[in-house]
Amino acid sequence: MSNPLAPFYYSEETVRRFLNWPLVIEAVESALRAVVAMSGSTPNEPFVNQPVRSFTSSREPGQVLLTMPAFVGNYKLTSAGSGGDAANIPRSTLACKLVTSFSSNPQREPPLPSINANILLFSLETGELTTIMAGTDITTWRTVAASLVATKHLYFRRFGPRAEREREITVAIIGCGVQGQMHASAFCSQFKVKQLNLYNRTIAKAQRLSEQLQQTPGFASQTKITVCNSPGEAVQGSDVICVATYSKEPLVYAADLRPAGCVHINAVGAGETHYSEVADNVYGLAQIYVDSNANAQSELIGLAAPITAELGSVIKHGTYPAESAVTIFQSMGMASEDACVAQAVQDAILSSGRLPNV
Ligand SMILES: NC(=O)C1=CN([C@@H]2O[C@H](COP(=O)(O)OP(=O)(O)OC[C@H]3O[C@@H](n4cnc5c(N)ncnc54)[C@H](OP(=O)(O)O)[C@@H]3O)[C@@H](O)[C@H]2O)C=CC1
Ligand SMILES: O=C([O-])C1=[NH+]CCC1
Repeated sequence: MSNPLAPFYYSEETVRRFLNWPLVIEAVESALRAVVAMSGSTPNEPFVNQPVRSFTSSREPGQVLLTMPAFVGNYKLTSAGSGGDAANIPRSTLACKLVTSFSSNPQREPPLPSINANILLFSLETGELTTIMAGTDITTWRTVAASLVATKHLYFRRFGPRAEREREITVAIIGCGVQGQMHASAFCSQFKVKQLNLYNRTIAKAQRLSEQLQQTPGFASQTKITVCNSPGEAVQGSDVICVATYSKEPLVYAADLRPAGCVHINAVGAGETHYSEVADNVYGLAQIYVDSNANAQSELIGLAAPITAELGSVIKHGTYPAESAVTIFQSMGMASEDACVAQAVQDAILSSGRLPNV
């Protein structure tokens, strides 16, 4: 029978209380693995039906609405207590994220985030809309989680199974907006970052981030932070580079990368195209990994070099790059990531006994 109170609504404030790295990373890794198998490949294996998302332009350039539907079947969430089910029972989720990207929002008074999202969850029995979940923070967390997972499998695992816990790295953050800020704090909390290079077009924002990080309780005291005057300065000597801006011009050039290679780049931002932040000469020498081949076919038209593989296939098969490789994780963002994280958050909320609509 239909629930007369549906759809339930979970606000950004409620969602925020239940977001944590083990929950989000597990859900994102589930989505990345599941997307490798499309519908019907192997019975009982996780799989994803994820039609290409739509982009609807609004009045001005830089204003766009994306509709992102996904069905994720037979996947497991195991983080007992933090979301997911401890019994490890396969589950399925039908969801659609509606997200706007209005790049001039931070210049408004008062400033607003560029990205604003809501995630809709549907009943698998009746197709009814059961839940509307604020999805702005989920979008930030799941995108950062995808970069963390990519860095673990495409960079650290070149050096052995425990390298992500043992190896010290220098990280460059290019763009200190919402994405850049969370990339900076998450990389420092999840990996051993000895040097953090911050660059932002408006330098005051990079300086503010540096101060905030140093004042954060528990911030890794072994991390030295440098605010850089150019993207090239931030990139030089870095092992891992995260670039998340709206720039239509390249910010990361081959001449600035370490000559010996052994570099990993998380290319997160989306200006006019998803690959505008990294120069063609970097794509030309790199191995390029994507979250979804199907999305890449429609969104990475004109990319300067061929795609090596989906990240999920590297996770599944352990086909790690060579130590000296330059790798790029071209992160577009997937509806299936949003679906799995929203499901895990809803599970965590419900198992906490918290009532919806409050
Ligand atoms: N791959 C994915 O899954 C996702 C990707 N994104 C993308 O990530 C990017 C960042 O998003 P978010 O952090 O939320 O946005 P914010 O608006 O919070 O930050 C934007 C950043 O880009 C910088 N920037 C804008 N234009 C330029 C330019 N021409 N040259 C250099 N820097 C520039 C801004 O610098 P300044 O402070 O000087 O203005 C700011 O640091 C966007 O492209 C967004 O679409 C977002 C969500 C998911
Ligand atoms: O996946 C996503 O949510 C987005 N990718 C680019 C803008 C928003």
